[in-house]
Amino acid sequence: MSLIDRKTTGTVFNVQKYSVHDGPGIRTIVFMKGCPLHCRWCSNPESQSFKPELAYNPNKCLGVDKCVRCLEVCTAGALSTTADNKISVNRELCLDQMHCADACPAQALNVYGRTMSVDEVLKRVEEDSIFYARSGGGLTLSGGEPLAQRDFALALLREARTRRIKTAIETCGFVDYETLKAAAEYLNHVLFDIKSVDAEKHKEFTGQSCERVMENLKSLRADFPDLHIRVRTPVIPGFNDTEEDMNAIVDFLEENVPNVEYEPLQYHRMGQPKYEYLGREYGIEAKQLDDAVFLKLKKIAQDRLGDCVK
Ligand SMILES: C[S@@+](CC[C@H](N)C(=O)[O-])C[C@H]1O[C@@H](n2cnc3c(N)ncnc32)[C@H](O)[C@@H]1O
Ligand code: SF4
Ligand code: SF4
Repeated sequence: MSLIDRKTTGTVFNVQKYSVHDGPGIRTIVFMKGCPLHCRWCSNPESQSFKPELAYNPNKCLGVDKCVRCLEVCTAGALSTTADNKISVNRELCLDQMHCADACPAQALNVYGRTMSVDEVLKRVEEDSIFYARSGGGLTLSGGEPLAQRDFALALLREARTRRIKTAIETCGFVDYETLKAAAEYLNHVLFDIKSVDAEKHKEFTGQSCERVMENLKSLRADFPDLHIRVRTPVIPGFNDTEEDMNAIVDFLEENVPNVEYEPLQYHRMGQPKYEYLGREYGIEAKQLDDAVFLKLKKIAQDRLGDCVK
């Protein structure tokens, strides 16, 4: 079993070390490609497609008066020059060969996503074992939706368990329950998003309804009463930033997963530049969420859920 696991491969777009936000202690986060949701505010737009993607950052480009290497290697005519000396990518013509990214001397062209084996990932994760032991940290699978690459995610978690590395996952909960249950056998911590309990709004802003997410959280709590679960809600302007939204989420938690840890997350736009690099538009107009609004909603949760709110 273990030998097969170690050779299993998947698509990863980042391995981030020394994180202290996504689970206890010092952690290494493995960001996996592919997501069944398309949240309009997603801070990781490069995670949503399952395939590797080409990104172009004009700020790093040397300019076509100095360098034309990418234009020379592109055989599909997907690259052209712009009036301001930069290049433009026509993604409809791109053949996904990514030769241009290999040729670019300035890393203005990059590929989000590469194939990695379980062995390769865990080798990187194990480099920091000493920090995990001291801090109570370990490996966190994130993305994208890590469980959307089912076999790879399960193999990573199983192999981490074999190597005595503590495991966590960040999940949107929109997965089939059997996969979530199989993963839970190898997990120490689950960070589980409840983005909204309003099915229509959830569908409008993420592309999918929330019923399955809510059912999965209930089943996970019932089947694994000792598993550490923290529910999180990103508070997004125009989507779930009213008292009514927060009260509806808290009603659901009180009724179905009493005493679960709960953390509202402040909206941020740190992912915005990556939308531009991918030639996509950011999906939320508001530049920020007022601190006062966020604190008011967090206080509603605290008044009702007490110390469970983190
Ligand atoms: C990028 S997601 C990946 C894991 C999983 N797909 C999910 O949604 O939970 C990790 C966390 O970032 C949060 N997040 C994503 N975009 C955000 C934004 N613009 N502002 C605040 N939190 C955000 C998500 O709600 C989630 O809790
Ligand atoms: S190869 Fe890189 S630096 Fe050169 S023109 Fe293309 S994107 Fe710009
Ligand atoms: S579920 Fe998570 S990764 Fe997927 S689009 Fe939403 S925030 Fe991004």
